[in-house]
Amino acid sequence: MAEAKKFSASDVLLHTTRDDCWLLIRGKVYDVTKFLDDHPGGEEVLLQASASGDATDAFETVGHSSSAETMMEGIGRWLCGTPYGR
Ligand code: HEM
Repeated sequence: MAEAKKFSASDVLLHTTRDDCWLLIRGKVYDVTKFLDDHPGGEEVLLQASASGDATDAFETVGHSSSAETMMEGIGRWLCGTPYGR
């Protein structure tokens, strides 16, 4: 098992660019860098949500479908601070 890591909103703020973009949603950190091009809502909103520190409200406000939720779980992420394998 990889060593557990904990991330905070301020860690996410170090990853807010097209080349390196993380989102904090519902307490989990998602690396959406490779997803930016594929997001149906466009990359700009993801970059803005990333830069806001916590993207939970933005994600919820859109009223994403259940398939979006499933897609989110398939994206590289850190669950409760445990890094996924890249
Ligand atoms: C990893 C996180 C996310 C995933 C997997 C995701 C996925 C999707 C998917 C599949 C859609 C198509 C509609 C649907 O199925 O609901 C969508 C639409 C959209 N998303 Fe996201 N999304 C994510 C995060 C966000 C965030 C943080 C925002 C910030 C506001 C956002 C804004 C939008 C908008 C505005 C649309 C509507 C596009 C349109 O219909 O014109 N999404 N997203």
